[in-house]
Amino acid sequence: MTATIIDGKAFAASVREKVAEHVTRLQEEHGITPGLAVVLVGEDPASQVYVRNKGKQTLEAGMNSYEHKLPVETSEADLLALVEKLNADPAVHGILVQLPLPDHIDEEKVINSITPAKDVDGFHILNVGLLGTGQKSMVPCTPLGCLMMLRDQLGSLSGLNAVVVGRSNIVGKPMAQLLLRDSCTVTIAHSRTKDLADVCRGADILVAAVGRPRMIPGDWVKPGATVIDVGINRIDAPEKGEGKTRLVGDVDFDSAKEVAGAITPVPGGVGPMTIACLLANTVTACCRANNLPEPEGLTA
Ligand SMILES: NC(=O)C1=CN([C@@H]2O[C@H](COP(=O)(O)OP(=O)(O)OC[C@H]3O[C@@H](n4cnc5c(N)ncnc54)[C@H](OP(=O)(O)O)[C@@H]3O)[C@@H](O)[C@H]2O)C=CC1
Ligand SMILES: Nc1nc(=O)c2c([nH]1)NC[C@@H]1CN(c3ccc(C(=O)N[C@@H](CCC(=O)O)C(=O)O)cc3)C=[N+]21
Repeated sequence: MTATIIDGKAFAASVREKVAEHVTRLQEEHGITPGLAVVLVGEDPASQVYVRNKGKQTLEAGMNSYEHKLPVETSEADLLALVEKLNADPAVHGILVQLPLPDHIDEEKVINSITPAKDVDGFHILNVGLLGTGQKSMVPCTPLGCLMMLRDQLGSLSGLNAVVVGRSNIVGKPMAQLLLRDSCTVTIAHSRTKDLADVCRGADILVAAVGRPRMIPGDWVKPGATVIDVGINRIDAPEKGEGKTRLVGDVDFDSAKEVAGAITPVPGGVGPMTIACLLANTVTACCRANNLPEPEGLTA
């Protein structure tokens, strides 16, 4: 059997279309334009690409985009001052500080200085706690995008065995919370997990968020399982020419697609959904800030 390839790129385009419709309605009926501020400290080339894509897609959806590119030597105090300014700016409904930050800056301190209602990444401790207790919160974009694809693929997730490989605060843990909320039986695996292959083989839903190129082979995948590959790993691609690189996931796509029921590719899977969900969260934050009904189909 060959798996259904989940087209994250097309799904993301449909989410962005819904976002754009809501934006038009907010403008026409209420004269409000949602605004997203993205802060990038330093010049990591991969981060610059994401920031550029986010800015472009924000504008395409009819929203305002405010980009703040700060030099790598920016002090923590200056970054905190910028966040305070954005917190107070009524034109800014969402704030994203691109991670990782340079070593001399305390990431937790910066994230927790963002007004929770504008924390479109959902990384603030208040949003983490709200999600963990099943209350309304901002939901992290990558897990939200994964959940949307899983629900679209499977309908109800209730009772399914879900294995999340990776326990980071930005992907693994919030992904597990969302799956638990949808009544999956959730296992969180990590670098100390014993018999990872066997753990993965029990998964009806397998989410890989590790950051190791193609570490999960097809024979770790339960036949018919739905596989969500969050990993974005750049590897050498001499076949494309000298010095060329390409992106691969944490799952060995070629072998896994022969076993899985459905699988996301890299690129073109989770990545585009992450950006689409960032735009969706910005619209949600804007509606909440203005006491307007939340957009349907764009929240978890
Ligand atoms: N598509 C998208 O939109 C996004 C993609 N990503 C990508 O997802 C991947 C994960 O990102 P992130 O969560 O930030 O990564 P982190 O490095 O923060 O976390 C990686 C996790 O993988 C676990 N791990 C490492 N090695 C192994 C192993 N051999 N076996 C089992 N588990 C292991 C670690 O375990 P331990 O805790 O024990 O160390 C850790 O929990 C990266 O490739 C990243 O680029 C990230 C964000 C968004
Ligand atoms: N505060 C914060 N929030 C984040 O959400 C965040 C972050 N920091 N730091 C970095 C990671 C990574 N991330 C990605 C988003 C989109 C793609 C994406 O669109 N990928 C394309 C490919 C892009 C390419 O070709 O380079 C794809 O998979 O098809 C990838 C990775 C968000 N992150």
